Amino acid sequence: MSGQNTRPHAIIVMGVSGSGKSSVGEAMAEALAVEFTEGDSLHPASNVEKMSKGIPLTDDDRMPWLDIIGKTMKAALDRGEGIVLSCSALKKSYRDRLRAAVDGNLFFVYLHGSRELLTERMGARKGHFMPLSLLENQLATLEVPTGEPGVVTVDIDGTIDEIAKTALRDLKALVIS
Ligand SMILES: Nc1ncnc2c1ncn2[C@@H]1O[C@H](COP(=O)(O)OP(=O)(O)OP(=O)(O)O)[C@@H](O)[C@H]1O
Ligand SMILES: O=C(O)[C@H](O)[C@@H](O)[C@H](O)[C@H](O)CO
Repeated sequence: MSGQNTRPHAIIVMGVSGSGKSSVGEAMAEALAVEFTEGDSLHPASNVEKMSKGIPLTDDDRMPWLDIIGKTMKAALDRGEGIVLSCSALKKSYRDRLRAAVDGNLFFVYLHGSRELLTERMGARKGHFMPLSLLENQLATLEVPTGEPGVVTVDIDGTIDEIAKTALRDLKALVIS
């Protein structure tokens, strides 16, 4: 995954709100010395407004956002650069749309955690638009990606550095094997 002997890849750190996508994604990008893009920053303003009010997004709300994420990944790969992004990517149809945007050159790190730990982490977080009340909807919407090609699953019960290291180790094993 270093980009030295392999072609550059796009990596999406995915999971429900509060699972650590931004924290782990940043640590992974730093370790790989590639760009990190915060998927939340690519939402249309209307989506952020909805979530801030505690209204879950629909498929129609998410499609334009997924397409922006797809274009961002493709632009990096076209420049010959790897990229790490955070994106909830809750449904298989969303992941397939993202895969199609980069001709399949995409890996997912799925951050898995208990409802209790997610609640604790979201509850402790300050100054974020996403209310804790949307966690139940996020969990109900999630279609677990474990077993899909190019997916590694990492438990979030560890430090950010440990999770990032485990994710990178498991991704390397996928690329080599
Ligand atoms: N492994 C960890 N150990 C301790 N705290 C963590 C860990 N991972 C994330 N956190 C903290 O939990 C909160 C949620 O993490 P983060 O914002 O990275 O999640 P996220 O999945 O990007 O959330 P969202 O999708 O809602 O933006 C933050 O306050 C973060 O500092
Ligand atoms: O698909 C969704 O419902 C959204 O992407 C959310 O997951 C948020 O962007 C993110 O979790 C912010 O906290």
